[in-house]
Order: sequence, then C-alpha cells, then structure tokens
Amino acid sequence: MEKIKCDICIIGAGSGGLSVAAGASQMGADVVLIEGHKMGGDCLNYGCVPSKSLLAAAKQAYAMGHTGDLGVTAVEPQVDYAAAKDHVAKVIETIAPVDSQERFEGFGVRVIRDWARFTDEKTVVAGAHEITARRFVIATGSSPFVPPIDGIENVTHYTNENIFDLRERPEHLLIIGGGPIGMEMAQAHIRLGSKVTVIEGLKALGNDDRELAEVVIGSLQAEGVQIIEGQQARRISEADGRITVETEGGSFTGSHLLMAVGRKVNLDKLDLKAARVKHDRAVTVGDDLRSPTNSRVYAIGDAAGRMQFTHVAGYHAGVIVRSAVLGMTWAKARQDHIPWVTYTDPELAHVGMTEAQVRAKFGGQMKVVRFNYDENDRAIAEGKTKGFIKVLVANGKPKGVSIVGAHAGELIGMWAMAIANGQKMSAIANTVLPYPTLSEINKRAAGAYFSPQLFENASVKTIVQLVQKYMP
Ligand SMILES: Cc1cc2nc3c(=O)[nH]c(=O)nc-3n(C[C@H](O)[C@H](O)[C@H](O)COP(=O)(O)OP(=O)(O)OC[C@H]3O[C@@H](n4cnc5c(N)ncnc54)[C@H](O)[C@@H]3O)c2cc1C
Ligand SMILES: NC(=O)c1ccc[n+]([C@@H]2O[C@H](COP(=O)([O-])OP(=O)(O)OC[C@H]3O[C@@H](n4cnc5c(N)ncnc54)[C@H](O)[C@@H]3O)[C@@H](O)[C@H]2O)c1
Repeated sequence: MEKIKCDICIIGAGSGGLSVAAGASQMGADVVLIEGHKMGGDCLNYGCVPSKSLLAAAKQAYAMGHTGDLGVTAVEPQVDYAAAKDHVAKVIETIAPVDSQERFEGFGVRVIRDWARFTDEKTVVAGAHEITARRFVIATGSSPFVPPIDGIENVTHYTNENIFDLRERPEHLLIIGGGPIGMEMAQAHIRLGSKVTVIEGLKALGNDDRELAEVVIGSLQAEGVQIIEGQQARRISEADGRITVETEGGSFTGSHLLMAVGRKVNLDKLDLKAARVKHDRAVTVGDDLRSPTNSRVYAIGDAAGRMQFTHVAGYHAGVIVRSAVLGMTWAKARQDHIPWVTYTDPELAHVGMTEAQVRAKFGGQMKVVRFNYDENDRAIAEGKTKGFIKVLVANGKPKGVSIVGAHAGELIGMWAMAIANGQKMSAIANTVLPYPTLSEINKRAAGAYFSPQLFENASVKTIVQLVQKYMP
C-alpha cells in the first residue's frame, strides 16, 4: 500500500472535483484527485454534453422541416439516428482533453484511478493507495434513481447512462419522468423521428413557473409528444418486444423505456461512517459546504444535496478554493442567485426566487412585469416570436426572473448578474443594448417596470409642463 500525504484530497473528477483540483493545484496546494470511473463525470459523459449535442442534431432536423415564412422551402430531413449519436460521441471526445488525467497531471495533481473509501476521519483508501489529507472534498456526484416500480427488474430500460449509446432509433420511446432530462430527451427524440410518450406523476417541469412551463409543454405537444401528467407509473411489463407502463389512469405501450425520475447521490462506496461524516440522501453540509461532524471534510456539487447543475458544482468549487486553499473559512455558498436552463425549444430559464417565495417575503410590495418576444424586432425578423419574460420585483430590485423563448438561457445571464450583485431594475434599464438583439427583451421588461412611474404619473406631467413653459 502506497502512503500519500497531501493538502487536499478530492474524491470524484466530475464538474466540481476537477474545478477544485485545477484551482487548488495552480495556486500551489498539494492535491490528490481520485476518480473511480470516467474523468469528467456525469456532465461530460452522460449528462449536459451528450444531451445538448443530441438536441443540436434534433434542432437541425426540425429546422429543415419548419422554415416558417422565411421564403425557404422546407424539406423532409433524412435523419440518421446512429450518425447523430456519432456526433454526440465526437463532441464528448473533443471536450474530453480538458478533463483528462494528463491535463491535471500537468498541473501537478496526483490522479488516482480507483474508487475511494474512508477508513477513518483523515484517511482514504483507493486501490493500493492510502491518502492522508488536511482536507477532503467529496465531489462524487449522483446517479440515475430507478424507483422500485413493480416489474421494472424484468424490463429493458435506459437511463441517462446508456441512452446515448443506443444506436437504433426507438420506434416509440416511453419516458417516465417529465423533469429536465425527460423533456429534453422527449424533444430530441420526437425531432429525430421517434414517437414519444412522457409519463409524469405530478406536473412536468415542476421546478419551473407553471405559466412558462406550459409554453414548453404546449410546444412539445404541438410537435407530437404525448405528455401525461398527474399519473405515477405503477407497473411495467415487457412482452413480444413491447413495453407497457401502467398508471392509475391508463396504460401506455412503446418500444423503449427511459427512466428519468431524478437522482440518487453517490455515497455508497465512501463509508462515511468511518469518517464520522453525517449524511441523509446527500452529505450534510451548511452554507460553508463543510461537514459539521468532521471539519476536514467538504462536499460539493450533486453530493452536497443542493441544486444539481454543473455551474453549481463549479460555483461550489470556488467556495472551497477560497475556504480550504486560501484560508477564507468564512466563504459561503449562496443559492438565491443560481440560474438554470432547460434546453428545449423554446428554452426555459430561471434565476432567483419563485413567485410564491417573493409573495411570501414581500407580500403586496411585489410587482410583476412582463415583455413578450413578439414585440422584439429581432425575434420578429427571425420568426421566433413565441415566449415572454416575467420579472418579479420588490423594493426596486429583481428578485426572480423566468424567461421562455429562443435563447432564454443566454438572456437570463443579465438577470443572474443583477441578482448576484443586488442591482436594481435601473441597472438593466440604464444599460444600452445593441439593436436589434433579443437581449433588448430584458431592457424592455425593466422599462415596463418604470413606465407607469414615468408615463402614468400626474406629478411628472405637471413638472414637464412647467419646464416646457419656463425653459428658455
Ligand atoms: C442527462 C443530464 C443532463 C444534464 N444537463 C445539464 C445541463 O445542461 N446543465 C447543467 O448545469 N447540469 C446538467 N446536468 C447536471 C450535471 O451533470 C450535474 O449537476 C454535474 O455533473 C454534477 O457535478 P459533480 O461534480 O457534482 O458530479 P459528477 O460530474 O457526476 O462527478 C462525480 C464523479 O465522482 C466519481 N465518483 C463517485 N463516487 C466515487 C468514489 N467513491 N471514488 C472515486 N470516484 C467516485 C464518479 O465516477 C464521477 O466521475 C445534467 C445531468 C444529466 C443526468
Ligand atoms: N438543462 C439542465 O440544466 C438539466 C438537464 C437535465 C438534468 N438536469 C439536472 O438533473 C436533475 C435530474 O433530472 P430529472 O429530470 O431526472 O429529475 P427531476 O427530479 O427534475 O424530475 C423527475 C420527475 O419524475 C417524476 N416522477 C418520479 N417518479 C415517478 C413515477 N413513478 N411516475 C411518473 N413520474 C415520476 C417527478 O414527479 C419529477 O417531475 C435535474 O433536477 C437537474 O438538476 C439539468
């Protein structure tokens, strides 16, 4: 057994672990990074990267068949599902060097390719290595949760870990779960030529503002996706190559099944008991991302049991670098300024508090302002007029913003900056934006907040009349 001593031992080389390793090693810390499976974790191999790559192929196919009024004749796209999967593999291969063992070894990181487990409060064993560290970072991510639905053990089913390897186009894809994974994969597959049925136990896209989620749901339905809401999958069976999902409201039969019902945090290999690290579904941590029962140990990304996004894992990594590397132990992780985007067409983006949260905190002070895509010149020019922005304002500041429409994920950035920095609506309204861009939707929403104060205000009118009368 090789004994290694280091400053920081990171378990998991996904979005979070890699970011800590890159930051800590380049600032001079002695870092060990342990990865039991693929460098790059979920996002690169089974998550963000493959899903957005498949959606890109699907978007191209859809665009060819739906040219609108632009004067370009639509054609029936010839979709080669296997070739679309080749594109997915190629994108992963192109990005992989950034997350590679060689790159991190180049930073001076000691990379160990094995599964890690704690043996006591300050020791981890991975294969033939025993690592003692001043600080440990648990960045082990999450895996698809497959609930014990009656019959599932006898049915061939896919998750995000193997759907991207499937090379024959599903004739009819059944998807259990209408969260972001389910809805993104539903649209990717309908556009690549499959039939698709989504079975959702509650409401599809339930973490988003319903008013905006409905625009996405309606768009997917218009493209032919069957979306069943409010029906839990109760029983699953397979016969003669057909899969049937039974719910209390009916049964749905297809050729393939994708399970997209949420995630379980990867803790089982870690032996957290040996490390005296408390956990429930995720590692128990406060806003300092530190275990209250073993202060050597931090948890970040999906393992920290908060929002599960790559940019959150990266943000957590920055908190750890400040705290465990630079000694700024007061560094904390916020949640109120985290944006998220579902990459359907139209995209659905959100940052900040929900309407219920703003209403509960600010009551009657809350104002809601909106602006529609069909009033934006660029959106009209491009024939992308579906969608709107909804801004929840209190005390002159944006508290929560949702956008549904083309490039909503890009537009939300301005609001993420405003909310992160406590800026007022005037910061958006005072910004000069290039014409004609979709980002003017943001400015017009801010304008909609100020226009009643300016244009429907008797005092303003009186002042203007006086100025006009007496101004030389
Ligand atoms: C289909 C899909 C699409 C997604 N799309 C997006 C998106 O568009 N945008 C977005 O922001 N987020 C997206 N996500 C979420 C995003 O992928 C995760 O939030 C992110 O990968 C979490 O990063 P992490 O570092 O916490 O974990 P991961 O990236 O999962 O990395 C954890 C690593 O730890 C390793 N590991 C686990 N246990 C051990 C152990 N005991 N010893 C050693 N190694 C271990 C694992 O093998 C893995 O490599 C998507 C997720 C899925 C499933
Ligand atoms: N664009 C993105 O950023 C993106 C994309 C995909 C995934 N992700 C991340 O991955 C996480 C996991 O995504 P997800 O879509 O698997 O999970 P999710 O938890 O967001 O959604 C799962 C859905 O499945 C439903 N469900 C659960 N059991 C069911 C049953 N028996 N029958 C029918 N429906 C059932 C739930 O009601 C829920 O709506 C997301 O929350 C997000 O953090 C992000």
